[in-house]
Amino acid sequence: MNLTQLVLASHNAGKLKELQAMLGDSVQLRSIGEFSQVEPEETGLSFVENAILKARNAARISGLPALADDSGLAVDFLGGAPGIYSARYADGKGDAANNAKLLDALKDVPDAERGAQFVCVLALVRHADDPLPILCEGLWHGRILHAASGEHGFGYDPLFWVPERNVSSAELSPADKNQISHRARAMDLLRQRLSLK
Ligand SMILES: O=c1nc[nH]c2c1ncn2[C@H]1C[C@H](O)[C@@H](COP(=O)(O)OP(=O)(O)OP(=O)(O)O)O1
Ligand SMILES: [Mg+2]
Repeated sequence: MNLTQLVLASHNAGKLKELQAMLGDSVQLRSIGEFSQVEPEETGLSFVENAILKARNAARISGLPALADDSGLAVDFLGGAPGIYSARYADGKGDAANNAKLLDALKDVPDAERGAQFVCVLALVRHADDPLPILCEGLWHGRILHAASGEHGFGYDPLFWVPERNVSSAELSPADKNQISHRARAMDLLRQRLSLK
């Protein structure tokens, strides 16, 4: 597989930055935004289904092999919600509204019941109709804070407490987050599968 150039099937600039930093110079990630501004509807019922759907769509539009990242936050107290609906939790009103809704849903919930996991599924297809997508999953365990803290990262990072570092994930430097995050774990597996580095 010629992987010097891949299209990233994502309109999320935070993901592009993190994934490109993890891959280094050996693989150039091009954003699907160069080819189309239309975002596919994420109709799957799982991270895997949505990742495959986004990867196929990007490969079809770009003619390049495509990598997709479907990710989100699964909160124990909420039975795994918002899960695959994390980006749409506050009806498309964006990260700040999503975070406010999550804080509200966990109002008065004690620390011991605020466990959560970030989930990342990476899907790589060689072409739009690839019958054998490569799938890699990463989880990151933490807990939901009572208030936002930190300026780095994106999405739910300011609300995600990282027990192994005693900070929120938005307080981690980008380099540190990229060593230990759900996305880093999935990317480690993908690198192994592709025999990169
Ligand atoms: O490291 C992370 N740090 C904080 N928040 C995160 C992270 N990783 C995923 N998330 C949140 C953001 C969004 O609310 C949802 C992903 O939704 P997801 O559909 O996969 O991505 P998206 O719509 O932002 O971009 P796209 O689908 O074009 O790749 O989970
Ligand atoms: Mg999305």
